[in-house]
Amino acid sequence: SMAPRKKLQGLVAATVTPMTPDGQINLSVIRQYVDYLVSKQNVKNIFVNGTTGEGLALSIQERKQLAEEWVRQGKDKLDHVIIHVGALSLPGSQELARHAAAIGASGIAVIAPFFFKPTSKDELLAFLREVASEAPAVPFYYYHIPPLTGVKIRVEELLDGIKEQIPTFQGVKFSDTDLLDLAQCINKNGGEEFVFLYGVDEQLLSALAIGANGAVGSTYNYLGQKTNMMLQAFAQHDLALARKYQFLTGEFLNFVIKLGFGVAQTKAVMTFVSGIPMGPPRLPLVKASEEFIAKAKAKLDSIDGK
Ligand SMILES: CC(=O)N[C@@H]([C@@H](O)[C@H](O)[C@H](O)CO)[C@@H](O)CC(=O)C(=O)O
Repeated sequence: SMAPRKKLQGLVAATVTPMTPDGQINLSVIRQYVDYLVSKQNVKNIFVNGTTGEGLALSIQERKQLAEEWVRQGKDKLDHVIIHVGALSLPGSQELARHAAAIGASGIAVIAPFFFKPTSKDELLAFLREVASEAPAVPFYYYHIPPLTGVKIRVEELLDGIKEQIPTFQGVKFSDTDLLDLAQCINKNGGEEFVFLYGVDEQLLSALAIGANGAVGSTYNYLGQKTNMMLQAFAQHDLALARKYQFLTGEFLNFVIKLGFGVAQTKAVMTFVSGIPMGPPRLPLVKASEEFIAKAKAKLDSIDGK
């Protein structure tokens, strides 16, 4: 297994799921994808089958195959391979958690179930606990993404006493703009035990300022190098330089968000940046337009080298 030598920190790429033109998962390019992340973006951690990976649009079987291939190809090349195992059904999620443990994943993450939703901290915690306990030796992360799940239970509240319920609890992937909630989490639990990975790429610098340990996001697939420069500048207390990089990546994101930006568009951007064919997204998502691709490419070229 790839039991991590060090705590998760820095950048984590939320990988897209490569697909063939006819919409099957395409395992054959994952090796190349890993090499690209390490050599071109200097990103050595990945988050598999999450939002960007269309995890909730894949079958359980596909999710297992993908997890296996990412772990296999990441061996000796990546530091952390986190597998998202959240699902609408508890048994589905548990099955994925057991599988991730068996293949040697370095961590698992779970979103709140979002069809029947937990309405209180205790309900959410009970669900998470029942998944985490299926992988009792694997670090567990809660994946907080209220804009997509609609589950708005504050993380500050969730974390209160969580270690007693979930001994493997390791941290939070925080994909929300509520920086007060994040700050309170860090204020109460940061420093020593838990890690906080921020998930709104366009405002990562603000999260670093209040103590986030790193970030998980879609843009680290192709803006990893620039974002690493930002992290480095921040670590050296050069705020002006850190801002320069946040503004640069923000310039690109602000531009594409106005055009309509989601997983389909990320797959298209990754295809032209990496040269690896990521294929179309799966329905209900539809592939990015040629017009989007041309505009995004021109914009990215214009910030490149800056
Ligand atoms: C809603 C959404 O997809 N958010 C992304 C961000 O990386 C996002 O793409 C980026 O901030 C651009 O808006 C991540 O938080 C999601 C993520 O890490 C994942 O794929 O699991």
